[in-house]
Amino acid sequence: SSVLSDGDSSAGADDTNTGNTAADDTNARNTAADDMGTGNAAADDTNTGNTAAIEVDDVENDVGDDVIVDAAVEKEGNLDPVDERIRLYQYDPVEVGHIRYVEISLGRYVQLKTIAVKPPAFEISNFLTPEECERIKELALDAGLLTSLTVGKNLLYSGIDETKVIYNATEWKQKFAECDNNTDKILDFTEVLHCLPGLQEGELVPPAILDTLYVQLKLDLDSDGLIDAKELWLIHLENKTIEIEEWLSRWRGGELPKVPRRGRHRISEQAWIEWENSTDPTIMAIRDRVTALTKLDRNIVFSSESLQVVRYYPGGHYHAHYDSQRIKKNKPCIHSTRGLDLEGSDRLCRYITILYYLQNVEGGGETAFPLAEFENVSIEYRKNLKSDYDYTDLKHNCYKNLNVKPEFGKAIMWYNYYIDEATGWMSSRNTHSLHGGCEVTEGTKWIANNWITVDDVYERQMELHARRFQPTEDNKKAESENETGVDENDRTEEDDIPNEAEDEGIDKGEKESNNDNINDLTNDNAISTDETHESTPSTDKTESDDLPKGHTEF
Ligand SMILES: O=C(O)CCC(=O)C(=O)O
Ligand SMILES: [Fe+2]
Repeated sequence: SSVLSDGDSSAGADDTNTGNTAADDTNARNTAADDMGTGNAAADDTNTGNTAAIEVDDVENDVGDDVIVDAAVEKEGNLDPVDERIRLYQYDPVEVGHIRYVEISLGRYVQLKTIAVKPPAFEISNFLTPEECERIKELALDAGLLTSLTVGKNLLYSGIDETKVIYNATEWKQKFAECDNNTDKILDFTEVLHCLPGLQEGELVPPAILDTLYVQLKLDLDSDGLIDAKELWLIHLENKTIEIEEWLSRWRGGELPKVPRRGRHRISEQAWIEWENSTDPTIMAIRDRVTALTKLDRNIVFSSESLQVVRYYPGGHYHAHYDSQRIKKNKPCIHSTRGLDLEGSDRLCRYITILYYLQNVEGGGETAFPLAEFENVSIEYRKNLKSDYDYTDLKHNCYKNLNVKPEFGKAIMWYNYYIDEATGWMSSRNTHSLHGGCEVTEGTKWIANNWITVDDVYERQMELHARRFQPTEDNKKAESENETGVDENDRTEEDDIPNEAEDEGIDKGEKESNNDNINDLTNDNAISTDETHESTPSTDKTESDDLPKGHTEF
C-alpha cells in the first residue's frame, strides 16, 4: 500500500527541521494580540520574517489573572496588498508551562497551556462541557463503533480458494447469529466467549489473551481483533478447534504462550461523526470554537475531516504513530479519509490534531509523546534509542516521556507539521509529533480526534474552498450526488481508512527493525500489516447470501 512504500527520498527530511520555524523561541513577539478566528491572512504579515504562527501574546506575565486575554485586537497597517495569501497560524509554544488565554466564543475564554515545545503541544481544560462529551459519545454510538481494521485484509483472504469450499450461508448465519448478541455481524471479545470452540461458558479470558490467541493461531484473518462469520466458519473448516483447545489449556495451566511484546498496533473501536455539514448544535458549536482556537481560516477548519470517536476497553492501546504523512510531490491532501485511495495517490495531511477526552479513565490510557522535547530525533538517534527500549510500544513504555492524563472535557492540540517561514504554509512533518494511546488498565477511555487537514499545495487548498464553499448550483448538485455514491460504495466495499499515516517503524532505516518485531510476533501475517493501521467508519454491512470475494462482509 501507499503507506508501506513511504520510505522514500523524503524520509528523514523531517529531521532537518528540528527546532526551526514554529518551535523557534527566538522569533520576536509583538505586543498586540492577533485577530482571531477570521482567516487572519494579513494579520500575520506584520511579524516580519517570522513564522506565520508566532502568536502575539500580551498576557504571558499575567498568568492567573481572570480577565486578561489575548483577545482580538485589530492591528493597523497589517494588510499587505501584495500578499493576500492566507498564512497558516501556529501558536508559539514559548516554553513548557506557558499559559495564554484565548477567546473561543463570545466572552468565553480558555486557558492554553504549553505542554511541549517540540512538537508545539497545548492542553486546554474544559474545552468541552460534560453535556458536549455525552453528546459526542451518543452520536458515536448512533453511528456505530467498529474496530479499527488493517489494510491488507484482502491479501490475507486471497490465499483461500473459495471455490473449493462449500459455504452453507444459511447454516452459518444461524450459527453465527447465536453468538452475535448485538447483531452487529461481528463477534467482539465478549460474544466470542460463547462461540469460539474450546472456550468455556462464563470463562473470563482477558481480551489481550484472546488477542494473542487470534494472532498465534491465525484466527483473525483480517487482523481487526474480532471474529466475523467467515473467520468463524474457517476456524471450523480448518479444524482449528483442537488447536484452540490445546492453546487454552496451556493458558489455563499457567503455561502462558509467549505474548507478543507489542501486541497489535491498535486495540480500539471507532466511529465517525459528520463535521463539515453537521447540523448538530454540539458539533456546530465545536466547529466555531475550533476555528477561534486554531486561528485558522474558517474554510480550512470546516473542510477538515469528520470527527473520529475512539473507545478503548481495558487492554486497549494505540502504539506510537504519526497522524499524518510526510509531504510528497503530487500527492494531494485527502480531506476525508472516506475516499482514501490506498494505492497511494492521496495523502493524509493533518496539520493539527485536536484530541478531546470524553471521560476520565480509571487506569492508564494516557496520550504519550515518546519523542517530545528530544534534542535529537535523527534516524540514527532513534535507531539507537530503539535498541534500548521500544519507544513506540505504549503498552510497555508509556511513562518514559511526556504523557497526558485523560480528563473529562480536556482537549490537547498539537501541530504535526512545521510552517515554512517564507510561504506561511505547511512545511515538513514534525518528527516530534509521534504519539499514541497508552494501555487502558481500568475503565473505558473515550476520545475524539479532530483533525484539521491542510493541503501542502496552497492552490489546491484554495480550490477546495472554492469547490466546497462557493459552489455553483451545478457543482453543488454534482458534489452531493457524488458524495452519496462514494459513501454507499465505501460502506459495503473496501472501507479501510488509514487512521494514521504510519507507524514509527516505517520511517526510512527502521523498516528492518520493525520487521524484526514482526518476526517476534510468531510470524503471523496478520501482524505484518501492522504497518498500516486502518479504521472503518461505517457500520453498514451488506447482507448477502454469498460472501463477497475478498471481503469480510457477511
Ligand atoms: O488514544 C490516544 O490517546 C491517542 C489516540 C490517537 O493517537 C489517534 O487516535 O490517532
Ligand atoms: Fe494519533
